[in-house]
Amino acid sequence: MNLDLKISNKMKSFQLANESSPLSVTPNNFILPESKRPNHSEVKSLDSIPIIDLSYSHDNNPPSLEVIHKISKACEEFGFFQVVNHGVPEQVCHKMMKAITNLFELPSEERESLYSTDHTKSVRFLNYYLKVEGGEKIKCWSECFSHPWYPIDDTISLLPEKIRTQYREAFTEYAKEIGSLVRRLLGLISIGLGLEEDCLLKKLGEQPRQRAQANFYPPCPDPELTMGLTEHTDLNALTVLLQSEVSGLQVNKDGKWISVPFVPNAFVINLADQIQVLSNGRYKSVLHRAVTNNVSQRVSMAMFYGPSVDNTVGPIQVLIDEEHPPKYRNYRFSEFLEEFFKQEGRRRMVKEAFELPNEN
Ligand SMILES: O=C(O)CCC(=O)C(=O)O
Ligand SMILES: [Fe+2]
Repeated sequence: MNLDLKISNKMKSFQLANESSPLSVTPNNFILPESKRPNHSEVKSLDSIPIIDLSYSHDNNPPSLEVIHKISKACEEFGFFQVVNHGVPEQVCHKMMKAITNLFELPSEERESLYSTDHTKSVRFLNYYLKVEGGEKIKCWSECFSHPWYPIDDTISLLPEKIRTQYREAFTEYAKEIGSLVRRLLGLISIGLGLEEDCLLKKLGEQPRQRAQANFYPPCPDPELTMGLTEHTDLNALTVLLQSEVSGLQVNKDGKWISVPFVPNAFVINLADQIQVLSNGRYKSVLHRAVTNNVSQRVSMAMFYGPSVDNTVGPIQVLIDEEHPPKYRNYRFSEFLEEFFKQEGRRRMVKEAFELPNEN
């Protein structure tokens, strides 16, 4: 194994907020055990997730049956799709990406005070890891900045002065736009499930858990040995992801990894665990991961929309019948979060803890 690969000229060294030296594959426990490595040669890049044009489903038009059908099919088959002509101005996305890039380009000392391994800290930089057999922690080749959508000033006041105005302006506009996109998508997904248009939105409640996660993936000298984010499903209900020009996201389809190409002015939408439960397993919250590359840094912004913490989540009544008995028990979303944070890097499927036994 050659760990001495030359780092390309474009690659600036990156230092994680919690470390004292720049990132390198060798000494810092980034090397994954063989079975967990990305295996790039086996990834399919020919077929990918559907791309859906939303231009006919804007607020003042009645929802198009064709769009609803495409979304429903994508939800059943992939749990993932991209949307174009979604109505979010390009400039708003561009400003968000710029602000994130500048945030991670701050010297590591300036991010360090906000770095934390404590998940109860609502605003923090973090470095995900995978806990492997024997308890060893293998770090992901990425750094993330996690914070709530609102109130944004509580997040901004913790950031270094020089980034505050840019991040506040970019995020305020971005969250407003993504909020309306999420509501629109939840409407289309509800209709696709045969429910009233406002059903999912109402189920998620009046104080939805809305969190943002900016992800930064520095170039990696040996992308075969590391992972930007190891495989996971998202714990919320719906995720809207904006990615920079460099691809890296991969989605699991029938046990194989497929890569999600960068599509200009598109968002990647994925169903998360709570929609899997609410839809009684009809729509899947699918495993995905982010791989690294040795040429360019990659940035993404994940906007998570989930239930109110106190809300009860369980299969929606009208989706349960004799043929489709409930697959999950009802639980409070706070209970699910508790289970999630107990897993501590082991990446087991939290929703399984709420599954009901199959009596057939
Ligand atoms: O960066 C990506 O493409 C994936 C990010 C992601 O899966 C997440 O933040 O949950
Ligand atoms: Fe994710």
